[in-house]
Amino acid sequence: MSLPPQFKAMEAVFSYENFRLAPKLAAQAEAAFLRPNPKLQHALSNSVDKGLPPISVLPMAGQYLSILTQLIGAKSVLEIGTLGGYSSICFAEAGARVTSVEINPKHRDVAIENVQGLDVEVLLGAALDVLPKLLEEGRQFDLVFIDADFKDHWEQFDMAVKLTRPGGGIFLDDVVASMFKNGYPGEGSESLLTRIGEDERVRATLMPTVASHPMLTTPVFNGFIMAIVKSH
Ligand SMILES: C[S@@+](CC[C@H](N)C(=O)[O-])C[C@H]1O[C@@H](n2cnc3c(N)ncnc32)[C@H](O)[C@@H]1O
Repeated sequence: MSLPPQFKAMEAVFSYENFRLAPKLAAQAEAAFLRPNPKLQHALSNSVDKGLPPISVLPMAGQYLSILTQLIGAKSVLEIGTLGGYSSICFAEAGARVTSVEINPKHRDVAIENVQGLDVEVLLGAALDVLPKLLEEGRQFDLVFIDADFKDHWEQFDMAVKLTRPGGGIFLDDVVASMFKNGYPGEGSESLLTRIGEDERVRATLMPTVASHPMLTTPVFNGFIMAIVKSH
């Protein structure tokens, strides 16, 4: 199909080839936007030293979470998936009290070392065991960040809705990656997108991302869902 002249000029702008440049662009943005942060740098190096996998949010994503926390004035954040506490630090340094849930005792221990001095509590256990207890206690959060295993995404999202105050937000990470885990789900089939789309308790959007991960040779097509809770 030939493009009209005004789109022709944009071909270079939207070329697929540009995706290959995502790692370079990400490096440029990191150099431009990020300031030295001793707490985050220590969390990363201590996590490597203690043998944790390098799967914390990327620095630019951490900065995004920090900005989001400040934008919505979140004073309480529930995080599912602590690892070494990198994203917990991003939320806490942005002014929120963080409750983070982690299934792996070793990760929990390293996280506790890394978040020292910040308002972060790390609860040990599987999310679907711990979250009902928080609900029983009547806990409510301004923001919930889901960043654990893919397989329970829907169940974790459902619990997150109940634990978020009306008007608060839910950030569900790695949605695109999880959808492609077993191949393209295909149009018309039930998926996390259709389930959340039919959920009258929330209004949601999918934000696709192209990022580069230092451990992977190709740019990563991923994306997150951001939802606002209307009611429970
Ligand atoms: C991607 S990492 C989290 C990264 C962290 N949010 C950060 O950016 O620094 C996922 C973590 O979730 C934990 N996890 C996996 N399944 C879980 C579950 N069902 N409940 C709680 N934590 C879980 C893993 O042990 C791992 O530490």
